[in-house]
Amino acid sequence: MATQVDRLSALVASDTTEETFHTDSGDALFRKVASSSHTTSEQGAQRRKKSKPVHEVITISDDDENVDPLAQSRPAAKKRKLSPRRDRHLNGPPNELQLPVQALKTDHSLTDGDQSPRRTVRSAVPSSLAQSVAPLSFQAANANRQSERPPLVQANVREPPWNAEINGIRPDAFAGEQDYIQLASQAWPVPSSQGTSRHTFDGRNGQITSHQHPAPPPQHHETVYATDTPPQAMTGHEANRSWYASIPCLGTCTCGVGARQDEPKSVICSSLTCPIRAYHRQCVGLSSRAPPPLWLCRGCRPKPGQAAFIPSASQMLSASASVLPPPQTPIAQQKEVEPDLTVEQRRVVRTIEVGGNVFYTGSAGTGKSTVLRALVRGLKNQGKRVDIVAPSGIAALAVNGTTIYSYAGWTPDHFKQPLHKLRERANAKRVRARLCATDCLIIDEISMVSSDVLMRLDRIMREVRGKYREGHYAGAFEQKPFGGVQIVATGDFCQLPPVRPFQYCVTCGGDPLPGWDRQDGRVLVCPVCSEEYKDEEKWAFATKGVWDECNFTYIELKEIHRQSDKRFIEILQTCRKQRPLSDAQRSLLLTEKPDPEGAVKLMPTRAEVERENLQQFRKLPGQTLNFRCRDIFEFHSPDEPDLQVKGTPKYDGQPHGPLKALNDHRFEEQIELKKDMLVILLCNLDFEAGLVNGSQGRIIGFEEYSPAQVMIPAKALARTNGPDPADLMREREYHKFMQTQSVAQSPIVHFTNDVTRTIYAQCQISELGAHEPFSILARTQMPLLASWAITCHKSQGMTLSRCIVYLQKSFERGMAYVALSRAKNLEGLKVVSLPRSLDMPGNEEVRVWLEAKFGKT
Ligand SMILES: Nc1ncnc2c1ncn2[C@@H]1O[C@H](COP(=O)(O)OP(=O)(O)OP(=O)(O)O)[C@@H](O)[C@H]1O
Repeated sequence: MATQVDRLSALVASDTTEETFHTDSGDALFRKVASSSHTTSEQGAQRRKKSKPVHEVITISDDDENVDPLAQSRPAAKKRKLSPRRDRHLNGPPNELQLPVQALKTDHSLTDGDQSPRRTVRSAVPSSLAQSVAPLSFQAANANRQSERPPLVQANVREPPWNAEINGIRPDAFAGEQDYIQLASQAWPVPSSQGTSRHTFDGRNGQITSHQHPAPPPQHHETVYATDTPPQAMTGHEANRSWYASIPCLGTCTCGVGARQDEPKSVICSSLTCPIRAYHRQCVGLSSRAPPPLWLCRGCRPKPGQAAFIPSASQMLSASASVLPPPQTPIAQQKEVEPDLTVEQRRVVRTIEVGGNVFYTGSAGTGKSTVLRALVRGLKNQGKRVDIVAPSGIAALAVNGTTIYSYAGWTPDHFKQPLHKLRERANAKRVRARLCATDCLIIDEISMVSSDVLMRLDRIMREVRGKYREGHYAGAFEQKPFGGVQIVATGDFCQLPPVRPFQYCVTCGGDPLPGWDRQDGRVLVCPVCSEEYKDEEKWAFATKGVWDECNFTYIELKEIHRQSDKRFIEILQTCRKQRPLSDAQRSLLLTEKPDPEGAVKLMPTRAEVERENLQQFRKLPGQTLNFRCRDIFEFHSPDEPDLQVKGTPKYDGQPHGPLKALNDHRFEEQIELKKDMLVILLCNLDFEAGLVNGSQGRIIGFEEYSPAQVMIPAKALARTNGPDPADLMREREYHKFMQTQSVAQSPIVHFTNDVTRTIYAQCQISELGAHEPFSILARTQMPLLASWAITCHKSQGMTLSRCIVYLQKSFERGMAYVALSRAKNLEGLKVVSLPRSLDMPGNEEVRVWLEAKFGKT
C-alpha cells in the first residue's frame, strides 16, 4: 500500500498533464488531468494559463459551500451571462462532489457556454469507489508524514488531528498495509448526531483540510425542473410540495456517482417510462434549453420521425410526484406482508364487515392476529373509524393499537376513584371526542382483559356516547353496551389470563382490596360496600351485564397454521384444555435430544432471560454494533392537547431519546449486535421466504448503509396520487435512523430455513387521536432481538422453529401452553422440564364456558 501512496503522491507532484493512477490490482482509481490539456477555446486557454494547472481534485464535502476548494478553480461559471436561476442549474450545488475518475469521458453534448468540457462529468465510476475518497485523503496525508521526502507542500497544510478520533475512527487506522477501499466503505460517509466530519484533499498543493461541522439544520429538498417554467407553475408541484420537503433527494444519474444525500436538487425526466428519472442537475447542464414545459432526458427524447411525448395532466402529476427513482438497490419489502386468508378466516372478516358484535377465537396459530390485521384494512376501507385496544402495551403495539388505559384516558390511579367519578371524568372533551368517534372497537388478547376493567370501559362509553353522540342526549346509546359501538373481541381464553385483577372495588374505588395480590382461588370483599370479587369471575366473558348484552356472534378458527404434525397438535390441544398429558405424550415431549442448533430458550422470568443473554453475548469475540432506537412523536391534533404527553422523553436530559409512550414497544430501545449472534426477527418480512415474526437466525455479517437504498417500489411511486405518505415516512425515518447510528451497517442474517437476508431498520407507525389529521408516534429500530433466551410473555404471538422450553418457574396457568405452542414442530422443540400445573385441572370456568359456546371438542 505504501507503494501505491508514493506513486499517487508522485503523480500529483509531477508535471505530467494526464495520467491515470492504478492500484496494485490494476484498477484505475485516480486520474490526474491538467486542465490546460482540455482547453479547447482560446479564451479558456488564456484564462487557464494565468492559473495553476488544475489537477483532478478529490473533495468530499457536505453542505458547507464556503469551504469548497473548487470554487476558485471554476472561474468560467462566473463569467457566463445567465439568469441567476439558470446559473444555479449549471453550477450545481456548491457542495459538488468531485470524485476520483476511472475513465474520464468528455461529453461535448453537456458543455457550457465557453465550450470547455465539463471536467466534472464522470462516467463509469463504480459507486463503491465513491466511498474510497476519504481514506485516500488520509493515505496521501500519511504518505507526507511517513516518507523520507519532504511533503509536497508544507505551507498551509492543515492535517486532521492525528491523535484524535474522527467519528470513532482514528485517521492513522488507514496507514500501513491496510486495504483502504475496504476501510473506506466502512468509514465514509460519517455523519453523526454531533455533526459531520469533512476532509478535503487538494491535489494541487497536497493540502488536506479537516472540518468538523455542527449537525446541519434540517434540509429542505425540492425538485427543480430544468425548464423555463417556474417550478411553482408546474402541475402537481404544489400538491406534492409537502413530501418533496420531507424526503432526501435520492437522485441516481447516469453519471455513475450514485445517489447523493448532499445533492439537494434533481432534474426529473418527465417520461413515465424513463428508467433513470432523477438526474444530478450538475450532469444535465444546459439541457435546460430543451423546450418547455417538460424536460426529457436524452434517452427519452423522441427520435426523428417519432411522435412527441405529450403527457396528460394526470401523467404530469404522476411524473412530478415521482422524485425518487426506481429502486436500484431495493431493500426487501420493509412493510410487513400478509398471507392470503383461508375460507374460515375470510368468513370472520366478512361477518365483521357486515356489522354486529363478533367474538372470534381459536387455538394458538390459527391466525387470529392475521385476521385482525385484515379486518382493520377492510373496515377502514369502508370509511369506519377503527380503534384497536389490548390489555398490555406489548400486545397493543403488536397490532398497532393502544392500551385500554390510553384509549379510555386512564392512569392506574384512576381506578382508585369510584365508578361515578370515573364516568364524570370521561366527559372531558378530549376523552369523549375519542370515545364518540369510534365506529368499531377491537379488543385483542381478550383473555388478559379482566372483567372489572371491561366493566369500567363499558360504563364510561355508555356515559359519553349516550350524551354526546349525534349531538343530543337521546339516551338510546346509553342503553347499549359500550354505547352502541361495534365490538370485536378476539383472543384465546386458554392462553395467558388477566394479571392480578380486582385491585380496587369497581363501585367504591379507594384503597386496594385486602388480599388483592394473592394468587388464584381468592375471593375479595370490598370493606365498604361488601361487594364480592371471585377469582373465577375475572374473565372478560364473566363481566356482568356487559358481555352477554353484546350479543356476540361466536366464531372459532379451527385450522392451525403454525404446526402441521398431528401428534404435536394433539399434545398442544391437550395442554390448551388443561387436561393431563398421557405418558406417551409426556415422554415424546421430554425425549432426550441435543439442543437444537441456534435454539431460543423460553423462560418464565425476565431475570433468567437477561442473565442468559448477557452471558452468551459476552462469549462472542468481535466488534459490537450498537443501535439506538429513533422515536418520534408528531403532534397534529390541536383539539386533543392531552395527546402531547405522548412526546414525553423517557429519560431526563435525553430530549431526543426514547419516548415514554413507547416503553413497551416490541422493538428494543437499544440493541447490541455482533457477528455470530443468535437473533429473532420481530416482524413479518416475507411470507414466501418464511421470514415471519419469530424467525430465528444467526448474524453472519454486516452490510454497509448507502443513502441510495430505497424502499418504495417503483409501482407505488408511479401511483397517480403519489406514494403512500406512511411509506414515505418509513423511508425517511430509515435513512435518518441509519445516519445517526455510530456505525451505519445492517446485519446480514442467515435464518434457520437457509434464507439469508440483510435486515434493515423498520419504522413502526401508530396513528393517535380521534380523527384526521392523526398524531404520529413511531419507533425505528432493527427488528431483531437477542435470541439465546426470551420470556414466555414476550414470545406470545411468535412462531419459532427452534426452541428450548424451561418451565420450572412457570407461575401462570396457560404459560406452558403459550410456550409450547410457539414451536413449529417437535423436531425443533426441546422441553427441559414440564411444570406440575400441566397435570392439574385447568380453569374449569373457561372450559365450561367454551363448551357452552362452541360445543364439546
Ligand atoms: N391463511 C394463512 N396462510 C398461511 N399462514 C398463515 C395464515 N394465517 C396465519 N398464518 C401464519 O400462522 C402463524 C400464526 O398466525 P397468527 O399469529 O395470526 O396466529 P394467532 O392465532 O394470532 O396465534 P397466537 O394465538 O399464538 O398469537 C403466523 O406465522 C402466520 O403468518
